[in-house]
Amino acid sequence: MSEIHVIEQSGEEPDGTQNSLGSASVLPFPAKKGKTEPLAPGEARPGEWEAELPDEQPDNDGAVAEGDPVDPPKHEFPPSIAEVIEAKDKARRPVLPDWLTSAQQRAAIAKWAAGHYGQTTAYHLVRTPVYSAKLLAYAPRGAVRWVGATGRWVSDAEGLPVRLAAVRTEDAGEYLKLSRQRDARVKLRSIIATLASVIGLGAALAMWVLAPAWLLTLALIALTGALGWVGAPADRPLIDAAKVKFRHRKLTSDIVTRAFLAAGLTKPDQGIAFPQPIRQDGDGWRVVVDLPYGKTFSDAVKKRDALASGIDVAETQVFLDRDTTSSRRVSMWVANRDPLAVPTGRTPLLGADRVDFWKPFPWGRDERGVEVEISMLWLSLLVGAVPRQGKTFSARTIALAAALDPYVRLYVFDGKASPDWRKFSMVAHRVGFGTVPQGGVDPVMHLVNSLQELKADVEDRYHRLSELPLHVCPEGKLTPTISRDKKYGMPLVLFVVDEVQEYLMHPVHGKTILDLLVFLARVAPAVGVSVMTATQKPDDTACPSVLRDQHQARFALRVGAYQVSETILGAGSYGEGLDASRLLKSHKGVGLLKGMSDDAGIVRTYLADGRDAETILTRAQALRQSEGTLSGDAAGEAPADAALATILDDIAAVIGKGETKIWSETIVDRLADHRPEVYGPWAEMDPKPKAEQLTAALKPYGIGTDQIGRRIDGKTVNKRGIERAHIAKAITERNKKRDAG
Ligand SMILES: Nc1ncnc2c1ncn2[C@@H]1O[C@H](COP(=O)(O)OP(=O)(O)OP(=O)(O)O)[C@@H](O)[C@H]1O
Repeated sequence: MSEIHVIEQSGEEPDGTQNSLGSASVLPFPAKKGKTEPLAPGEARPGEWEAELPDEQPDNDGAVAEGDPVDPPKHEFPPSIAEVIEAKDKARRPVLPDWLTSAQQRAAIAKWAAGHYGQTTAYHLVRTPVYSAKLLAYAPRGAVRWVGATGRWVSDAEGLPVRLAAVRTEDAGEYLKLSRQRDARVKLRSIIATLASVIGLGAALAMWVLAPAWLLTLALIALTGALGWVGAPADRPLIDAAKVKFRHRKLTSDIVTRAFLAAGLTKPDQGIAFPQPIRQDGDGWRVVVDLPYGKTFSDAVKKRDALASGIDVAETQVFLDRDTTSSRRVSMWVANRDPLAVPTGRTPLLGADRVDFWKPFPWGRDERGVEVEISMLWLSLLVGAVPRQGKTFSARTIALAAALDPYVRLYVFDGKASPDWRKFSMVAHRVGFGTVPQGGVDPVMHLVNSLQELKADVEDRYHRLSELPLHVCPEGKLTPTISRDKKYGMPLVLFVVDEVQEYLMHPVHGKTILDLLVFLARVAPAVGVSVMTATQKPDDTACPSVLRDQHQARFALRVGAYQVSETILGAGSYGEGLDASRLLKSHKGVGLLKGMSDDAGIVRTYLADGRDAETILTRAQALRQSEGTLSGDAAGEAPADAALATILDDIAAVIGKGETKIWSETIVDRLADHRPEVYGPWAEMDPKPKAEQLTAALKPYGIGTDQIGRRIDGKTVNKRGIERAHIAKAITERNKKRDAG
């Protein structure tokens, strides 16, 4: 235990205070300036005390002198068995290299080999005519060379220099021996050459007369090829080297150290440590580095460009991952080529008969080609990017997966009315395109109604789930069984709003839509209703932070600046190494995913183009028809009556007991008090649009302009006022319709 005790303030140094690290004594606080009265022994002034650490004081002899080692002794306690085992476990190297044991690595290598050798073969195949022409041109010279070489062989030309040397030294004995050997050799070789010529000529004649044309052609090609090969000049190779060299580089510790030095992350006298050997990882290299003390992963993230330059690769080839064991440890993957520009291919959904939306489904691949599976359960997702980067396509692949689960209810609204989402009307419970009314349907009003419908449903789900018997709903949460049982009416829901800013900036309904979306994104995921919004304008005006912040998961494709990336991915994402502004234009469908799981990272989404989407949606529609789950707009059912009806019910609720007629202005104001989240914005409108708003909302119920008492700017437009009787009649009719439906 530490002990604090009072010491006497005296003019002398307390014992052991000089370099007294051993006793860890703390000097008394300096006394106040001015004259100090001497103290009686045992007395102390307030605040003048000394803390001693630790309890057990080594005697003064044990005090640490300058230069003494201060590290604790290395093996003070024997390590436990568990520690030894853990250390050994960490140090053990795998028996087989990664690429042999991991199917993904094997696939990456096989892919590389197929690509490399395929390309080399294609390169030479394309150049076959050039090679043929060269062989033909060199063939005559080849023939001459061949005849000459044969002549030299028969005449034993290789022995000539030795014989000439014997002549020069006038060694008669040696010369005679060599001459005899030469005569015997020439005789034998002449016989062989004559025989070979006779047989060769005979075979050639027989072939000329008897062989089929193809065999003759083949033989001629082979002969010309062989002669051409022999006749080719030695300094100019007949076959070009395939000039398709990939810039593969072996990453060595020297290169890595150079890069970290160049990036200013270490100094020559500090260096960096390599806690693990550099190894090949997929189509690249994995290197783990310990920075000098005091440098952090965030420092390395800021220097990514410089690191890439130090390794001499493009910045898109360098990926930094945080290592949870130490903030100075950086795990770096250096790709052999820009992996984000390599398309991932078509979505596997094309080959899927159906999807279980309760389970993760494949959405794309990461930078190393490892498949990324995502789940939309219990969360909302925000997708953001500049136009034409794949925002819609990536969001649509998720909606397509949902479509292939017949028990998922889809709501699809697209603020831009692009063709991308149109085919979802085959399966979606509610759909709306753009903001302009068409065919008697106002998509904005339809969105508001759908949101209100869903809001009521979500509130209801909370009640119903808590009331379900324990054996059905043991944890008070939605389960796959409950969600698929039609009697509970609580299917999983995916609410998609693409180009959400178009709706949020709507002059009349923008605020209502915002409030409802905020509610759903915040509250609904817990009862199986997920919201997915996509926008090209994630700024505060177009897509306020009050909505953005409700999304637990974020996906940012390429954006213009790191600030925008932070806006989409959330504050602090840049410091974690997530910066979507670094993505290139060529990185279509590639984005940074955060919040879907504990890990954040890159996803190269699978591609589903318009035709693929139609194929999948046709299958999804058939699936829903056979399961009897096609509903709402897709089934041709009337629009969200229940939600529209709330206006009738709400008006009925705000008409006082004794009132029979009431001005529209008054109604709107009362409605705003009654349900501010829905009617608040109406009340803030100018008198004219305020009156029009109510008129438009009541029109579907057969309540015409002449039945609505309007007073605009104090001037009465219609004297009758809105009548309780009209509202009551409309409600009766609505109920009749609903019961019949
Ligand atoms: N995963 C992908 N793989 C390859 N190409 C893709 C991928 N996703 C999208 N693209 C390409 O990018 C183009 C733009 O995609 P998309 O329409 O989704 O962009 P957007 O960001 O929604 O654009 P806008 O805001 O203009 O609607 C597509 O036409 C497609 O060719």
